[in-house]
Amino acid sequence: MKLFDVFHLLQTDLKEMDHEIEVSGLTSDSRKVKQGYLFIAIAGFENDGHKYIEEAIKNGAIAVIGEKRLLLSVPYIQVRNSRKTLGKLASIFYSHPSKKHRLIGITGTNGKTTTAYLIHHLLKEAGFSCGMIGTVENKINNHTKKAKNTTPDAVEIQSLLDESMDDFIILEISSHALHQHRTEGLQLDIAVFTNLTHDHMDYHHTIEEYYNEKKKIFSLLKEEGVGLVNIEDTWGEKIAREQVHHKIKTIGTAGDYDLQLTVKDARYQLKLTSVERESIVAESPLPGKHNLYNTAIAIAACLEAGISKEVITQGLKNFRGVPGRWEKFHNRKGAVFIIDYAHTEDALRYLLQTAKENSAKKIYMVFGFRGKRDKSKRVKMVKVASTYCQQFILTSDDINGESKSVVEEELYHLIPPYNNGEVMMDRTLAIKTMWEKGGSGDWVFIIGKGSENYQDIFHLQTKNDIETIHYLIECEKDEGC
Ligand SMILES: CC(=O)N[C@H]1[C@@H](OP(=O)(O)OP(=O)(O)OC[C@H]2O[C@@H](n3ccc(=O)[nH]c3=O)[C@H](O)[C@@H]2O)O[C@H](CO)[C@@H](O)[C@@H]1O[C@H](C)C(=O)N[C@@H](C)C(=O)N[C@H](CCC(=O)O)C(=O)O
Ligand SMILES: Nc1ncnc2c1ncn2[C@@H]1O[C@H](COP(=O)(O)OP(=O)(O)OP(=O)(O)O)[C@@H](O)[C@H]1O
Repeated sequence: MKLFDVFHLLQTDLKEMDHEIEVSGLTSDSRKVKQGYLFIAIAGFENDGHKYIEEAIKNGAIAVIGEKRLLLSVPYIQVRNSRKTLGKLASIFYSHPSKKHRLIGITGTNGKTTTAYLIHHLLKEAGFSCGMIGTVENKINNHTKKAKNTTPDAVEIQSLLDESMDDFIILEISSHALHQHRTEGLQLDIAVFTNLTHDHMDYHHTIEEYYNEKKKIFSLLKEEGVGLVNIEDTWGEKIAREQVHHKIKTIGTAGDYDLQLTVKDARYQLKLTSVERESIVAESPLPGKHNLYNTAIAIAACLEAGISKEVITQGLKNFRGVPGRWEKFHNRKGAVFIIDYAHTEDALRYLLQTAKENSAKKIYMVFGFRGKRDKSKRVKMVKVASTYCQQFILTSDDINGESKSVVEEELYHLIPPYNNGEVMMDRTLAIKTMWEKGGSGDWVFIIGKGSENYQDIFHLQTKNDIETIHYLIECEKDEGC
């Protein structure tokens, strides 16, 4: 990308500029700037990138873009929205790599990762190479890379798409990413909406604001692209109705569906029937009604991608699950332990109802809350836990820079209306307590972190919930620890 073209695109002409100067890279992080880079200053949530312009120049930036009126030693362009400009330029810099692939974008409060894994698996079963960008990991050309955000920043997305030789790429698209223009320049073949429930009110403030960001996913659709919407969700119904400029296919058990979802039996066999009366019968490989919806929409996406019904039904049978979602273990007494990433009231309810449907005797739960995130959902989550559980323990999650004592105090404040809850800050000891308590036929949920590593070192010195459970299983073999 030539620097002159950047200026031209942003309608700023520098008459004396050498037309041949190449931009060697672009970033909004001064610490990543190298010789020949373009630095885009972003006024962020924690920091102001404009403060780091001098550092960026020292590191080799040959030009800067920002939102303030500034006079610099290198060419500078003032724009109205740095994040949007970064997104646009990132796509241009990498020569619009989204055109090389078929892209499937997934948004929704819950179910993005699960649906992404299901689609990824089925596309691979059909013989396609398939990349994935999301919360747990980024998979490109069959290699796994660490993921920092659910949706990376615009430069990372475009660079991953550029690097990828995969036929398909599945992207989890968060509302934060849509709001912050991380998705600028993406051209989706399929856009999936799973659901919208209470979350992220620390960021979006109202559910309507949150909804308005989520629905932007459809503006990323190619002209011939298709939106798939779960209308079992009331916000899904609204979103589908509002998309007059795009081809939308709705999935639901009743109402204005294009694909009718029928639940065949309690073990979650499902049937999807199109208006043309074509149908597919398949088994959801993961338990719970929530996973039935995830499976249904994943099937719809795969049908849209041209995968045969036979490959889909067969492929679902070999699905190995999703890291940190509904991972099941047993203690010696026969209690079921589920490690899961649930962190909304809605997700908790689905989990607990699934335990009930499976005739759980007593239900127990261990969970906490991520620091500096939506606090308004906590009361609702604790209420659900108290309603369904014999006993629950509130414990540490990732405190995310908050003070430990403040977090602890907040947990204690949540307990008083209920007599079946307690606080135990050491997460591993909280899990151990429930491990020892769970008897035959009981179900114990350890939720909120899934496969994510702890930020703290706890008493058992394990790295994450899965390791803690393995530790406890080994202890049982050795007759106690
Ligand atoms: C609140 C929020 O969303 N922040 C995101 C945002 O950060 P920001 O741009 O505001 O960054 P900032 O720290 O204020 O810094 C401002 C600018 O100064 C620059 N800087 C800073 C320091 C320095 O020395 N030099 C420098 O140039 C920074 O690079 C940045 O460009 O843009 C960054 C790049 O895209 C994101 O990584 C970052 O996500 C943070 C880490 C985060 O935790 N975000 C969460 C809330 C989030 O995005 N979550 C969703 C998933 C939600 C879900 O569904 O569960 C996600 O997509 O991950
Ligand atoms: N369709 C669904 N509806 C409600 N809850 C769900 C659904 N699918 C999954 N869940 C619950 O939400 C948890 C997180 O699921 P998943 O990781 O698939 O969602 P996500 O949208 O990717 O979440 P995040 O954005 O936080 O990573 C699961 O562990 C499960 O408890």
